[in-house]
Amino acid sequence: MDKVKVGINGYGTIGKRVADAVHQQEDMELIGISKTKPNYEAVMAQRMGYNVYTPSDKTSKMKDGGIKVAGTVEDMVNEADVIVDATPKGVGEKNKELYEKAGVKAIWQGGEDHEVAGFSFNADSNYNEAIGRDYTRVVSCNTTALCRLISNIDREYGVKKCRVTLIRRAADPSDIKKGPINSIVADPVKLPSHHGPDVQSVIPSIDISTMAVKVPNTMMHIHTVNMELKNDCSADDIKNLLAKNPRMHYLEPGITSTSETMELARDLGRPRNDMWENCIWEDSIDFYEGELYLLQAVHQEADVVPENIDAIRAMCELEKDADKSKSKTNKAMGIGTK
Ligand SMILES: NC(=O)C1=CN([C@@H]2O[C@H](COP(=O)(O)OP(=O)(O)OC[C@H]3O[C@@H](n4cnc5c(N)ncnc54)[C@H](O)[C@@H]3O)[C@@H](O)[C@H]2O)C=CC1
Ligand SMILES: O=C(OP(=O)(O)O)[C@H](O)COP(=O)(O)O
Repeated sequence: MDKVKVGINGYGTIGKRVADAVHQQEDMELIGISKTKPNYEAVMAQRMGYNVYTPSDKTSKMKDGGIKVAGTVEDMVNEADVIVDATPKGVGEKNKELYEKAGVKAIWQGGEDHEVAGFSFNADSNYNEAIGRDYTRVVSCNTTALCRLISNIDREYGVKKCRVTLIRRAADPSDIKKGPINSIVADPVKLPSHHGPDVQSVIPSIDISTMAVKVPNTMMHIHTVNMELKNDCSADDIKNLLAKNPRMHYLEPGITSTSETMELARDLGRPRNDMWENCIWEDSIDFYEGELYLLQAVHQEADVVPENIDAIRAMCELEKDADKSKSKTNKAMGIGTK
């Protein structure tokens, strides 16, 4: 079978990671990435050997900045079978017309509304529903981690109700524009945060409420999760269940923080210190008055990356079996190898 041609529109935090992951897959060909500025990321893409495309009005600026331009974003879109749009929140929506005109499949990220694609995706939750689709949205990093966790537990024991509090990192490590720098911000103030409805956009049957605050930190989000289950089980049953999924990682002994988790990623020699898995404190898994409790950390820059790869495989009908797609993605990226 011919490799599926993938273009990445928007080469920032998410785009550069998805580009590398696509490049690692045997059944996909990275035809190029788009950059709007001739900055260090454009230089690095070029050094990686990736074709660099740019919006037509930026061509001279890119060339003046020493970047060899492969063509315009329109050229990339016309050449691709599927575009992964990883432009900033709100920009992706504006690109839809371009993709429609070119008749190319497209994947948006969690910053866009569900309606942009009309279908929201998580590989553990609804892979089969993505098969053959033209448009898909990979839900946000927090929602991805919640969908993984909830789907796995729901399939085995039935989830009656979830209550989740999210402590959200305010900005990414490379982000010099966002705050807060000396505050904890209720974001949003009102119930629910977007994460609960976003989980329901992937798993409509789940009863879930979420509240979230942003903290002055760039290293990972933390979720305090509380669930009522339909069927009886023990903390050990949940521990054994989650241990079977390579996209769940029990944190090593002595780790009590996100900073130590990022240090672990460095010790593991992960590319860009990426932790693609839900990072769960095994000892936090417990029952109180019949309800399940646990704590997990989410590496915001990383966990959606394998989901984008599985979404490509489903949409392009490269693999009809969800487990086989996830295994291929995990193996190529080194997920679950510790
Ligand atoms: N950073 C994170 O923690 C996560 C982000 N997301 C979502 O992923 C999407 C992308 O976010 P990030 O990667 O963080 O953004 P980013 O700001 O790091 O990267 C976006 C890139 O797109 C470029 N760009 C801007 N306008 C463009 C245009 N018209 N055409 C082509 N490229 C353009 C920017 O120059 C930048 O390189 C958003 O929807 C966000 O909500 C999802 C999960 C986690
Ligand atoms: O998708 C994310 O978080 P979210 O699930 O809280 O929306 C990413 O961390 C990006 O969030 P940002 O829009 O605060 O940079």
